[in-house]
Amino acid sequence: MSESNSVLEGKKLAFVGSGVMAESMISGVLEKKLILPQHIFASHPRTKRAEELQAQLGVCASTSNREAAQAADIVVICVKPQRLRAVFHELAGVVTSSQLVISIVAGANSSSIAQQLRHAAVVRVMPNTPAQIGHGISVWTCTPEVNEEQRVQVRAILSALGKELFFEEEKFVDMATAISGSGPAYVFLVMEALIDAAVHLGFSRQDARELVTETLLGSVLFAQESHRHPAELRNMVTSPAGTSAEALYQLEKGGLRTILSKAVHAAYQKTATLSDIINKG
Ligand SMILES: NC(=O)C1=CN([C@@H]2O[C@H](COP(=O)(O)OP(=O)(O)OC[C@H]3O[C@@H](n4cnc5c(N)ncnc54)[C@H](O)[C@@H]3O)[C@@H](O)[C@H]2O)C=CC1
Ligand SMILES: O=C(O)[C@@H]1CCC=N1
Repeated sequence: MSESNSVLEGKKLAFVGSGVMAESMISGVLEKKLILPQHIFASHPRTKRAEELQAQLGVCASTSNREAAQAADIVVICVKPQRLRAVFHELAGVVTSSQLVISIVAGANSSSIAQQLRHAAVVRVMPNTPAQIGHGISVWTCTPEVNEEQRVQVRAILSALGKELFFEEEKFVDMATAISGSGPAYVFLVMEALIDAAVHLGFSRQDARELVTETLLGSVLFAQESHRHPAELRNMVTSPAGTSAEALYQLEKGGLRTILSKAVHAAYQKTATLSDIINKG
C-alpha cells in the first residue's frame, strides 16, 4: 500500500470510541488507502472489541483513550454524547496544540469541546451511516485555529466516506444532524413500512424487499440525474383519476409533510438538549 500523493501521507489517525461510526470512518479511510492501517489507532473500553478491530481492520486498537490520542496527529472523538464529559476529562491536557481534534458527536458544539479539552483546533462533523459504503454525506465546520493544511486533510478523510459540505456557521451542523445525520433512520422506517404494506397485499417478503428497494433507489437516481423538481417527477407518475393520485390523497390527508417537518424539527431541538448534557452533565 502506498500513501504517496496523499495529503495525509505519514499522518496518524486516532478514533476514541470505536463503535458504528468509527468503524465506518476507518473502513472508508483504509478503502481509499489514505492512511496505512498501522497508522490508525482505535480505543474501546472492551478488550474483545479492541481485539476484533485489530484482527478485522489491521489497526492498532487498545482500551486506552489516552494511548490512542497520544499516538496520533488527528484525534477523532466518536463516543455517544452521554460519554463525552468523561472522555474530555481523560483527554484534557493530553491532546497537544500540534494535534487536530475532530468530533462527530451530535450536539457537541466546538466551543465547548475546545473549552473542555483545553484545545483550540477543533473540527465538528456530522456524518451519516451510508458512509459505510462510501455514500455518506458529512457536514462540517471548524474553529479559526484549524489551519489550511488541516482543512485539506479533513476534506480528504470525509471524501473517503462520500460527499462533504463545509459551513462557516456551526448552526448548519446542528441543522444537518436532523436532516442527513438522522435522515437514514427516516428512510429506513419508510422502507420498512412499504415492505410491510407490500406483504399485506400478498407479496413474499423477499419480493417485497426487492420491489421497495429498487423503487427507492431508482427514484433517487432519477431525481439526481434528471435535475427536475420532485413535484414534476411526482406528476409524471400521477395519472388523472389513477392509482397514485388515490394514494397521494391518503398520504396528504394523513399529514405526511407536516409529520416529516415536525420530526425534523424535533431532532433539531434535541441537539440542544444533547448540548446541555455535554455542557452541564
Ligand atoms: N450512528 C449514526 O448514525 C451517527 C452518529 N453520530 C455520532 O457519532 C457518535 C458515535 O455514534 P455511534 O458510532 O453510532 O455509537 P456507538 O455506540 O456505535 O459507538 C460509540 C462507542 O464508544 C464506546 N465507548 C463508550 N464509552 C467510552 C469511553 N469512555 N471511551 C471510549 N469509548 C467508549 C462504546 O462502547 C461504543 O462502542 C455519537 O456521538 C453520535 O452522536 C453522528 C452521525 C451519525
Ligand atoms: O441519533 C443520534 O443521536 C445520532 C446523531 C445523528 C444520527 N444518529
